Amino acid sequence: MKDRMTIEPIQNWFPEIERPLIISGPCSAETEEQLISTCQQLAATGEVDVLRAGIWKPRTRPNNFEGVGSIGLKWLQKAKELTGLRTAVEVANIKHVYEALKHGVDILWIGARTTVNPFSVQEIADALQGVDATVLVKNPINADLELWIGAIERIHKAGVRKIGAIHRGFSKYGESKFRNAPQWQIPIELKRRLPEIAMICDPSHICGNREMLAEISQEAMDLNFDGLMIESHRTPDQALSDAKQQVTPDRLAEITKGLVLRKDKAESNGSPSPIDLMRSQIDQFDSEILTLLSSRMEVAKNIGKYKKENNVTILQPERWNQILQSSIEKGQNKGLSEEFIEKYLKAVHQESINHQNVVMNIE
Ligand SMILES: O=C(O)C(=O)C[C@]1(C(=O)O)C=C[C@@H](O)C=C1
Repeated sequence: MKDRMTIEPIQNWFPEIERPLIISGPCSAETEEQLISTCQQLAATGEVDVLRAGIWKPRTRPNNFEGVGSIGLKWLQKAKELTGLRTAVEVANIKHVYEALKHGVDILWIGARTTVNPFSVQEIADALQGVDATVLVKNPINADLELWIGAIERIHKAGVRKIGAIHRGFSKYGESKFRNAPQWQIPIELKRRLPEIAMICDPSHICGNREMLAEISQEAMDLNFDGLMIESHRTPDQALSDAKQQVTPDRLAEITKGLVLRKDKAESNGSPSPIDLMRSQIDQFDSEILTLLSSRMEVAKNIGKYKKENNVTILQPERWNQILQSSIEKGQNKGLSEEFIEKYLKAVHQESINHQNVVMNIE
């Protein structure tokens, strides 16, 4: 019940725009000339619905280019007049909100580093009280769905109804092919909890490079995202921020034109369609798996009783490791990924420990 919000579906925001909503523009506004020419090139492709530009840039470390500030809003406003396209900027505090609204910005977005901080989100929400704004909330940098939903709730409580979420991936430690790991299960769960919310994917920040943008954009479309935010620059290699992940307007258009858009539901002509039959097979398998899991837990409880009588610890690292290793091997031979088997077995093992804990210490 906590999650119930009245959110305006994206189709009503800008009725003339077809799915997917494409937001593009430079990571940062650098000069008037750079911003306007990039925006004009984007408009000329006919592929872009909304122009974006970073005005205030929160960087990981100081002494990097931190954005041109409010002057950039004037340039963006000019780009809007010249192209007839809508505009979007990131806001991180009350001043940003007022300045952006003053300059006719159509969409405000809250960045990942701001979403993590409820004080900052609340400040933005307070500034938006009573304003008919359109706000997109990026996921927090850490993989915390509740924090993401909390930020959306704060904006909603201020009366904003045109709210969307931007998935830009999650920080991770160590080597990975992504700049920010997509962890798709998190936006999928967000959509399950807030079915009306517009979902925009930001492949630029997920990939951190140009090469994977098309693949991640397609993946987002196949997961039924409503739009994409992709950074572009007239000369990406010379960009003052995030050069590696920006593409030229022409490349942006190639990516968007190459997207395969699919229907959100399989059509049914009344009688059970092939997909209905396959879904009942899935239901049957899921029910058998649950029955097997429940039988496995009964055995674990009996082991728990035995351990209690013989004063043996619940955790048996050697046995556990043996189960894990042999199941990974067996599972891989059956076409299941190591990542999945590990996650699945760890959950089963924990459930088994919980049952044994009840048998040994509570019952
Ligand atoms: O083999 C045991 O001792 C069990 O209790 C079973 C089980 C399991 O569920 O697989 C549970 C806990 C142990 O750490 C190892 C394995």
